[in-house]
Amino acid sequence: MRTRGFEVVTKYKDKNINLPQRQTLASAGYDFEAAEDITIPSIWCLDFVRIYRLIRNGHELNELDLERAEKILKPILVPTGIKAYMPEDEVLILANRSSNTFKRNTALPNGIGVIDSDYYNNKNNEGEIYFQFINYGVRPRKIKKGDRIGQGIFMKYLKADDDQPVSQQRAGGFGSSGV
Ligand SMILES: O=c1ccn([C@H]2C[C@H](O)[C@@H](COP(=O)(O)OP(=O)(O)OP(=O)(O)O)O2)c(=O)[nH]1
Ligand SMILES: [Mg+2]
Repeated sequence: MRTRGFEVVTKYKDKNINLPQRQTLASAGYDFEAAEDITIPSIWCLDFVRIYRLIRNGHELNELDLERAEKILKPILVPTGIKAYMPEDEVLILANRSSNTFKRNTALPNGIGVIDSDYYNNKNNEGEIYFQFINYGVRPRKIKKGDRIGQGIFMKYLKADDDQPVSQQRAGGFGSSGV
């Protein structure tokens, strides 16, 4: 019987994607690999330093600089080529690897990622899992396909009394349920 686990999404079939694995007998997290080579640029580009100085010196930013800063600070989505299935009352929590911050200045700006069970094969896509990263260090972070980028932990979640979901069905992720 299949209860919970991982599958490769169609786009990455035959692309040598490894399913997430735990490293040791008592590791809580399944380590995910990057599905592609990808570079996460440092936020500290010249434009950002200039904008940072403007803010520090008490200037109000014009719309163009606000947009530039927002673009620089937008997290990079790293594809995993993986989707996860699990019972409805479970969730897969994505967490950073401590070495990403300790050695490589790369954080998950969303703190943790929440992978809902209804993200798997939802009505708009297959439910590929992405890790969002921000590089607050000064070097570009070069990720190679197959590098272990983060981990996923399966957990049970609880429901409140008189719980009423707003909608029955999920249609995507990353803001699909509204603003
Ligand atoms: O780091 C993440 C976080 C989320 N997701 C996917 C799976 C999750 O089920 C879906 C929605 O995530 P969440 O509920 O955290 O985001 P939201 O902004 O509320 O989007 P939505 O309105 O689609 O629920 O996006 C990822 O692939 N990686
Ligand atoms: Mg949501």
